Amino acid sequence: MTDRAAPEVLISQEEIAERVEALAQVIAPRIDNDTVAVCLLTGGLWFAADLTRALWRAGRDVRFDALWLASYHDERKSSGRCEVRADLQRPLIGRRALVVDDVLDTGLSLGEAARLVKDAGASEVLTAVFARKPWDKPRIEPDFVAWEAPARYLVGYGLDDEGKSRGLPYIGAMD
Ligand SMILES: O=P(O)(O)OC[C@H]1O[C@H](OP(=O)(O)OP(=O)(O)O)[C@H](O)[C@@H]1O
Ligand code: HPA
Repeated sequence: MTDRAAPEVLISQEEIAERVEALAQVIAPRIDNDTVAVCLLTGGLWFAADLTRALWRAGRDVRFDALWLASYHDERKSSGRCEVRADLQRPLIGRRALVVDDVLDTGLSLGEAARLVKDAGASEVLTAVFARKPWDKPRIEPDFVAWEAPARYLVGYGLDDEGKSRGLPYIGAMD
């Protein structure tokens, strides 16, 4: 097994936990217990798991669903296309949805997810990402952002390098 160089730590696990807790306090008044948290698979799992538990501590027991989208396919640049690998499971008609993802980069994935969720009948679509990369003209402005990330290739806390490193408890840069 070849060990790769450790990524440069950009945000520690302690700071991630603090930011998730703080974000849940901001989101809680904007949602109710009928809100469906829609986790974007695969990378959004780690943030969605932490955020839904922080929302519970903030007094919100949300429903949970997932939407599996893929656009990077082991590359470090977006393919420019977003493939739907698995659709929503739960009825969204008339319910508020909170789409949850690890990172907003070009905004293609979050924009596509918001459109799919709206088309599924959600009464309101809110979006939350842990990290937002800087773009002059993002395709979508998320409603909630935990951390403003630099324009670097990120790994950890759901973010992967060819499937690896999603389980790092911190976020680091690989470039
Ligand atoms: O704003 P964008 O440019 O669309 O990039 C963000 C998306 O890219 C990653 O997904 P990816 O397609 O790599 O699939 P993954 O969730 O399995 O990592 C990440 O999880 C976001 O969903
Ligand atoms: O910086 C990133 N790292 C991992 N996956 C990603 N998907 C979009 N941007 C990134």
